[in-house]
Amino acid sequence: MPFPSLRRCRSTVQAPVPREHPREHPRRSLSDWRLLPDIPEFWTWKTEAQLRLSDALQVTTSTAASAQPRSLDPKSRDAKPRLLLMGLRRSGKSSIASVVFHKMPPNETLFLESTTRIQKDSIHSFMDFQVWDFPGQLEYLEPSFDLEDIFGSLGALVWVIDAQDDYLDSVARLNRTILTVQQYYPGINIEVFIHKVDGLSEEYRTDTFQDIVQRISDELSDAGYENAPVHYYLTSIYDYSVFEAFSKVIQKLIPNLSTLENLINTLGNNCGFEKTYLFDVLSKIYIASDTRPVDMACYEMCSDYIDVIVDISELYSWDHPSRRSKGEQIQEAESHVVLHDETMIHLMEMNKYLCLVSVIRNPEAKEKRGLIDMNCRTFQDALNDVFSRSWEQEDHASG
Ligand SMILES: Nc1nc2c(ncn2[C@@H]2O[C@H](COP(=O)(O)OP(=O)(O)OP(=O)(O)O)[C@@H](O)[C@H]2O)c(=O)[nH]1
Repeated sequence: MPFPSLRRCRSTVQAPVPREHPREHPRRSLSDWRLLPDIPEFWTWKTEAQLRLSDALQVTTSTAASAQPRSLDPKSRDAKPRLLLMGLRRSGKSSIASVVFHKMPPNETLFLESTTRIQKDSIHSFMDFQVWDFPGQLEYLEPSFDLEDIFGSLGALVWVIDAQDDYLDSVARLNRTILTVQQYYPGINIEVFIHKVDGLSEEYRTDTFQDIVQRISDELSDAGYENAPVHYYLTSIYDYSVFEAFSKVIQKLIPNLSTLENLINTLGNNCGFEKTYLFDVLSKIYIASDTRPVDMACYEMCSDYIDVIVDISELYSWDHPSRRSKGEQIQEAESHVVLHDETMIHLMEMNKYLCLVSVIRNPEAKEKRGLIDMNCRTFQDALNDVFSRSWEQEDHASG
């Protein structure tokens, strides 16, 4: 399924939206608005960003065999980072993959059949990666399975535990898996989704979370594996928690994440953005954001706004055969909406896969749209440089 592009859509929507935001935020004064320097500092810094990217790639290449996930080797075309979705039967693995990567409405997952073979899904986006959905009953630790085949290009192992069910078996199996796999792949990222928490009360949710964390860490340390790199998330397909959790998982696979965060911080500080997310348009996973704390309500609002713009652009944008562009035109989608409390959401498409969505809580932002757009374009150039796949260009040139 192709990624929807927001191309040729430009909209300026001004509508009252009946969503109250829970927090009050300090407003920035006009003097705080600054233009990102076109030259020379920003571009010097951009060059640094490129350098840091290539450094990161070199580091991951040279240490691929040791602590780093081997999948990040950019030279190997087949070694796309692999996310393994594992867990017991009916824990919700296929539902997560379908909702996050195939936009399946959560209710339709009720009709998903049990997986009988490993489902391999290649995701082509800002970064190519694979999602492998394992059948719950598969005994992959048996000698008949080649561990290298399964865990060789591992980006992360996502273990899904059904929190509405008895989870002791699942915890025991996870521990067995960790202890086996970490002998060969010590740097492995283990991400535990304590899933289906929508059916649990707030109190029971916290108790379940603590109990699972305790059991896993106790068993692992009893087996002599201290400080295992295991991360826990409370998830459900019925809200945004699973997208948030996947965002965190994917972000760990991006070697140049700190560069992206620095760029977004600089942009946000210069434009008075309260929060900025760099989203993958199709999955609505955010691959980076500024380093201010994540506010779920803000994240949901930005994520919903992408849906609105994608829907509008799919409905109304098309390639008109006889239309000629007059001179240079900006091809990417841009849009903003001002809400009833003067909060502005600003969206700008960055490239085929990514869009930048920012929240600005300043009534003067409307007057500064030109400046904001210009700064976002400067950021876009820097971003596309960071993501320009120099190793592919080299291959292309030499081939
Ligand atoms: N309440 C609730 N139900 C969920 C959630 N995620 C998945 N389910 C349900 O759990 C059931 C099993 O989901 P699947 O995705 O098929 O589970 P699986 O782990 O892929 O199962 P196997 O293929 O047998 O290994 C389905 O009926 C889903 O609708 C969730 O977040 N909350």
